[in-house]
Amino acid sequence: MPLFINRDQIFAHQVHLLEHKLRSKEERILELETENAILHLRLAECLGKLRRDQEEDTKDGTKALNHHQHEGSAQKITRSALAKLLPEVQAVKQDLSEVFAVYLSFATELEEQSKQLLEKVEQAGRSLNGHRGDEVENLQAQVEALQRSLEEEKERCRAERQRRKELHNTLVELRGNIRVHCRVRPVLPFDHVQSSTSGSGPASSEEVVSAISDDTVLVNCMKTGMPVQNKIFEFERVHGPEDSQDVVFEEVRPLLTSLLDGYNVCIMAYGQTGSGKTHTMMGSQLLEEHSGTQQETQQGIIPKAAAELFRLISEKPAESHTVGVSVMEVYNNEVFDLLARDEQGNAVSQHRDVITTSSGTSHVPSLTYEPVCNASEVMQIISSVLKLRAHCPTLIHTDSSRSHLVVTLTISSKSPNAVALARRLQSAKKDMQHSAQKEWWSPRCRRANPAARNSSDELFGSTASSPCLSPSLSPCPSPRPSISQDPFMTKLQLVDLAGSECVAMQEKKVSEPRTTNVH
Ligand SMILES: Nc1ncnc2c1ncn2[C@@H]1O[C@H](COP(=O)(O)OP(=O)(O)OP(=O)(O)O)[C@@H](O)[C@H]1O
Repeated sequence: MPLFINRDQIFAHQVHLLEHKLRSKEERILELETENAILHLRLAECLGKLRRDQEEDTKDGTKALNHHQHEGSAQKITRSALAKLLPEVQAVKQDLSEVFAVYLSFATELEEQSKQLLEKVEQAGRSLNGHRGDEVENLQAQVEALQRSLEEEKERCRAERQRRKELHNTLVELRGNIRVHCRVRPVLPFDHVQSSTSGSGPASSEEVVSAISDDTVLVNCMKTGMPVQNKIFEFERVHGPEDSQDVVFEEVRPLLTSLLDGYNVCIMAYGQTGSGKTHTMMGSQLLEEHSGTQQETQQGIIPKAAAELFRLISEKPAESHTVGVSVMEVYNNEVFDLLARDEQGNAVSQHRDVITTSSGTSHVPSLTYEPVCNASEVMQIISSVLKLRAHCPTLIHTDSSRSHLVVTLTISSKSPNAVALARRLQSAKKDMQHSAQKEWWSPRCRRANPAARNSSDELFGSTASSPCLSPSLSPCPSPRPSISQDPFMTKLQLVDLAGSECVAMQEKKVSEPRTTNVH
């Protein structure tokens, strides 16, 4: 580009010089032509005078001769002047034609060069456009290839996600729709007190239950006058005293994914009074030994599950899921709605009827459901009604819960996916087959189960009471499908059962009224 500018400048300068030269020559030609015209005028004047003189000379012979002579001399002068001017005019004309020739050749050359330059510019432009075009085409091709691979990756990701879901749910099914875990809590100060007051059983410092592996517990059965007998029980998972609330929750967490895939889930804690059911389900506020007043909340499965549920929902499209919470209590085979309110709007525990359908499922139709948007709302609601729950001190545990607490989170989804529905149908089919065989428990569960069915069985489906010594976790059987239901609902039931021990044997005062329940 700078090369073109220099050449242009040179050409422009030369043209300017030639134009200047041309103009001065033209001016000179004009001068000479004016001079020539004046001379022609003079000549005409002289010739006129001569004519007049000749006429007079005819009248006067002498005069005519003189005049002729005079005329002759004037003509001579004019001719000689003209003869002088002629070469000059010719020279100027010659110069002018030369200048024109130069100008013409230069103009031709300039035109030629301009043409060439223009061609070059056009060529450069064309090649530049062609280059750009190639580049753009290449880029477009690359973008298209990237878009294609992105689509492929998305598709693969979708397929993988689907596969992961299916595998996850298959895994959950393979592990058993009913699973029993056992948690052995550490020995606590009140165990020593209880042991010394009862006077029977092992020494206070002795552990009677120990987790010998992650699926086996050993129970040291000692009775006065009887030989020591060790019994071994197997579970899907055994948590030792050192296992934290987080470790216990990690075993439960995958069930929440299944919940959003269309499965109903029920987690219940079963065990004797003081074994740690409420601690496992709700959590405890432990007073830290070294920090004086500072309290540390050890969240149990219910708050952690609520948080995980809302975390999973947050990954779904906005407003695709809504959650409602209900809290009910089962006490002496009666169902009470802990979220019910009296006319003044005060929380009261209200008796509710249980309806059992012809298909054998039971539900509580007029149970109060509160819509919730996050885990803290769930926990606020639960904590606000816990005081209504029946409590009564036992020999083992001063704050013993004497009723079953059932917290239900009902998830309503507006975007059921076909796979979830298919799985629900598949599971329902399995359920029907299972119920036809009247075989609800795996042999493993049955082997470990020493107890009779709990009165709450019908409310939670056929999960029955867990056989664990400590809280157990078991998802309820898969739901009965309802294809026409839109939006579809799944339920997470979190149950803290009352102590499984013989009440008459364990309660301080069997006839003592419930301490906090108002009904
Ligand atoms: N794993 C544990 N680690 C530490 N403390 C525990 C653990 N499990 C239970 N506890 C403590 O033991 C006490 C009794 O536990 P919890 O109230 O959970 O028993 P429970 O089985 O619900 O009894 P009940 O059936 O009588 O209501 C509580 O003070 C609780 O903090």
